[in-house]
Amino acid sequence: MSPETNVQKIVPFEGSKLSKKEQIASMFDDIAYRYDFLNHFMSLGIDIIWRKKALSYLKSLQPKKMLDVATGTGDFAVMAEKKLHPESITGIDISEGMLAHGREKIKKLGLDNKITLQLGDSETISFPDQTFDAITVAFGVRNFENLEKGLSEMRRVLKPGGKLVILEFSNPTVFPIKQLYNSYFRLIVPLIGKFVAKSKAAYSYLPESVKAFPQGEEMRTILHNTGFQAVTCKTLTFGICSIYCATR
Ligand SMILES: C[S@@+](CC[C@H](N)C(=O)[O-])C[C@H]1O[C@@H](n2cnc3c(N)ncnc32)[C@H](O)[C@@H]1O
Repeated sequence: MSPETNVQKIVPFEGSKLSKKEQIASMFDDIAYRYDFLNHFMSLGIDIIWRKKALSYLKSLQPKKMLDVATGTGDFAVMAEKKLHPESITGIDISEGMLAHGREKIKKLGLDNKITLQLGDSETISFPDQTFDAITVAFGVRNFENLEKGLSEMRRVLKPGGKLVILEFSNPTVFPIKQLYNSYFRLIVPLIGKFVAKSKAAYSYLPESVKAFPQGEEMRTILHNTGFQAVTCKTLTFGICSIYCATR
């Protein structure tokens, strides 16, 4: 079984009759109210450093029109606005609950004239071909029902020469980080999820999906096969996270 097929089989609610996409949307609707807090708490704030590093890959491009796919509560879109100052950023996501929290946050920050969050699926993006200068996805691609469909849709709406930046968890391979990380991710994270977000399923799904998700060379090959060029992969913090950068 290929890694892509493998990760497609990992779902939050084993035995549910809902599709993976429906389960994912419902899971994120449920945890939306705690998502931002848990994100920074569980990563000890390191995700902010990872996000900054990922956006630095777009600095020289100076994108004017940006799309943030699987935007969730809009954290990456907000940081992109601050760091890159594009003319506009559109964030799309399949979870209305996550988007509602994001819209509130963006309004409070006075960024609602720059950032628009709307319901949208990465696998059927509702924008014409070659619309965006840059596309970002943070911790989103791992959740797609069909990874390759999502990637080719992103390529379709990118302008020629436009860049895609993906930030995603990966599995560290070095002793003792691998062992420490596995214990933390498999034992502690689901417990925190259970008590703080009242969802053990969401935070058990997290380590399982990370384990099954293609990474490094494998992910580079998938991006390449989807038609992207100049695909690079940079691992961060002992391989806990990876940044993939690709050009249309
Ligand atoms: C872990 S959250 C990441 C949110 C945000 N990007 C961040 O950095 O915090 C993953 C998000 O992916 C969204 N998602 C999953 N599959 C999607 C799809 N096919 N299209 C759009 N969004 C999707 C989920 O609804 C969820 O909000």
